[in-house]
Amino acid sequence: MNVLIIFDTRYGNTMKLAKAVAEGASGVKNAYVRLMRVEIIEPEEIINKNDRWKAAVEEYKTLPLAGKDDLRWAHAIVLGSPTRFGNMTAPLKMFIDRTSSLWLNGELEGKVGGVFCSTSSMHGGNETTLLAMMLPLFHHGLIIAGLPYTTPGLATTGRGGTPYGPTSVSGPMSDQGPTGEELSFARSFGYRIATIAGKLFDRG
Ligand SMILES: Cc1cc2nc3c(=O)[nH]c(=O)nc-3n(C[C@H](O)[C@H](O)[C@H](O)COP(=O)(O)O)c2cc1C
Repeated sequence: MNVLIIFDTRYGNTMKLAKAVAEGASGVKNAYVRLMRVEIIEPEEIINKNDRWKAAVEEYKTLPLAGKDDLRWAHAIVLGSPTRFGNMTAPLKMFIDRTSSLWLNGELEGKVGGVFCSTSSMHGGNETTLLAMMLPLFHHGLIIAGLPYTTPGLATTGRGGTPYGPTSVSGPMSDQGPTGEELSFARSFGYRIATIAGKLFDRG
C-alpha cells in the first residue's frame, strides 16, 4: 500500500514534521512511502537572502517534485504546509489547483487523506490551515483521517498537535522545534494513516 506525503517548507519546520509522518507510516507493514515537494515559486535571490530559508530549501530541493502520477499511485495522500496568513502556501495551493483532470474522473475518490502544518504562533492559523487543506481533499473524495485524543499527550499539549492533524508552533522567529512531542504526534499520525490505508487497500 502506498503513502504519499506532499509538503511545502521554507524554514524547515514542516519538513521535520513531514519526515516524522514518513517515519510513522514506514513502520506499517507493506507501506511504501514517498516524501515529495512542490514547486518553489520565489526567485532564488529572495530565498538566498535568508540564511535559514537557504539552508532548509537546499535540502527541500533534493526531494522529487510531486506530480499527478504520484497522486494516482498513492492509496493515502498527506499534505503538509507552513501557515501563510492562516492558510496553506501558494505553491501547495497551486499544485492542488492543477489536479482538475483527476477530479473530473474521480481518480482520487476513496483514498485516505490527512494534513499537517506549522505556524509561528499558537492561535495564528494552526487549525485553520489544517481545515483549509482538508477542503480540496474532500472535493476529491478522499476519506480524511485525523489524530484521536487517545494519542499520548494530545489532550494536554501546550503547543502543537490537534485532533485534525499534527502541527508545530515554531515561535516568532520560526526557530523553535518541532518539539519531541510534536514530532511524536506526527509519527503517530503517519502510522495511523498507513494503518487505515492498509486496512482498505492492502491485499498482501
Ligand atoms: C508570508 C508569511 C505568512 C505567515 N503567516 C502566518 C500566520 O498567519 N500565522 C502564523 O502563526 N505564522 C505565520 N507565518 C509563519 C510560518 O507559518 C512559520 O514560520 C512556520 O513555522 C514556517 O514553517 P516552515 O518552517 O515549514 O517554513 C507566516 C510566514 C510567512 C513567511
